[in-house]
Amino acid sequence: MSTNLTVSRNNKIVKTTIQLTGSKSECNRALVIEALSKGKVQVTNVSDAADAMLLAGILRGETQDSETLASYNSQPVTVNIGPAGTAMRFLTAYFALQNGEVLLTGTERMKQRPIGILVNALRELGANIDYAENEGYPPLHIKGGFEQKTNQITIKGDISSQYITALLLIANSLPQGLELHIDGELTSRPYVEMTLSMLKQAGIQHQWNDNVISIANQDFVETSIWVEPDWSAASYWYSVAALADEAELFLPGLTSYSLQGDSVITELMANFGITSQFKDGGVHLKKEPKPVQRKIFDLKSCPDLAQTLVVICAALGHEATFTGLETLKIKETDRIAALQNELAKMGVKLIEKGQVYKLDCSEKFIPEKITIATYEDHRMAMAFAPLALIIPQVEIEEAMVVEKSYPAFWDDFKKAGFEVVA
Ligand SMILES: O=C(O)C1=C[C@@H](OP(=O)(O)O)[C@@H](O)[C@H](O)C1
Ligand SMILES: C=C(OP(=O)(O)O)C(=O)O
Repeated sequence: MSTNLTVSRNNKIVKTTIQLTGSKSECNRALVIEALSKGKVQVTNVSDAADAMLLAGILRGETQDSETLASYNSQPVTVNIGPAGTAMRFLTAYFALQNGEVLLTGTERMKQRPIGILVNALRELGANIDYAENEGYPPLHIKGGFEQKTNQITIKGDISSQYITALLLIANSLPQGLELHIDGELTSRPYVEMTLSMLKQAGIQHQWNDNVISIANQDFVETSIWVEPDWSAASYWYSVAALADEAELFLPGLTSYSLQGDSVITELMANFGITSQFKDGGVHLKKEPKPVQRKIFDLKSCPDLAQTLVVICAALGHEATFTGLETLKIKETDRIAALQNELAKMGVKLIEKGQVYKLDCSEKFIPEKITIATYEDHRMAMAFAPLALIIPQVEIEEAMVVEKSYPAFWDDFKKAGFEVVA
């Protein structure tokens, strides 16, 4: 993981076709549904994202850990989920339901990403979960298999939607089902909608009235779930298009009726003159230069697009205001601090005023070379790499961090005509 890569490019005309890997989010859900369905549901087009591959290994019995898991009953087996936050949250609920004992752990950063809201909800249901180190954070000691005490749970909605998805994914397997009351505003709402849509594909019905989602105990049906290419990954190609002089890109497999909320990138980037045309079984991006008018972007429903969008605006000197960024501080890194540090290297400030963030480009400059730290965050690497269209040399530290969600990122960058050297 210690490779730095330097990205550069001579011309600013980008024309290529990029086949993106499967969505990390869709794949993570599909894998949990597959595991809970006991053979009824099968996942196709499994994502290459390292996080999804790791989860697949654990749930499908393809890793050593899982071989041990199959035979565990008396002593806890350690399951290390690395930096995969979504998988950490989903597995917490999953293992609470399975018989046997597990110590669920991850990277040092994972041990700083809060999970108490989910653990409390599972404990209320009857689950046996203890904190192995710090209260409220992984690693978790889970003694699986429990008698359900209640089917009514209230959970905070504004910290992470992943807690809610984790509970919804096991809801139909609970003997009494689940009635989930969401307290406060629901953040990252499209991810909860994605969960419910995918459960529906697998035969699981739900009701969602106001802030209450109910799922009765019911069986999965036989089906196959196809994972769509990753729209969050597509966002970096929208960024390339926005910073190029001319761009014509084709991303096969993406549809306008995606389950992924990040497909909103098509609307967001229309503001920057990037058109998205759905034909030939994918999306065609084209740049039609126009002045950017939109000044305010609310990203509460699509937090994973935040870095992409903030960096595009900084690169273009577009002094936009951003809201809905509250959850960024507990992701792979504190993404607000990471953005502030790295944008400062080109004189751009991201100023926090309560819940509103404003870009100040008044002292922006274009250096000959910029070196971007990535903070173990794949999205830092991928959001800053397109700067090579305006800065002669962009060095990305620890560049293989992209593997978390988009392992072919650098190969695709080369394919698109960027020079990428170690
Ligand atoms: O459920 C999911 O697949 C995800 C939900 C989002 O997290 P939050 O709900 O914590 O914002 C998102 O940032 C993450 O990358 C994937
Ligand atoms: C936040 C992310 O992932 P996770 O929470 O699954 O680590 C992400 O991919 O941007």
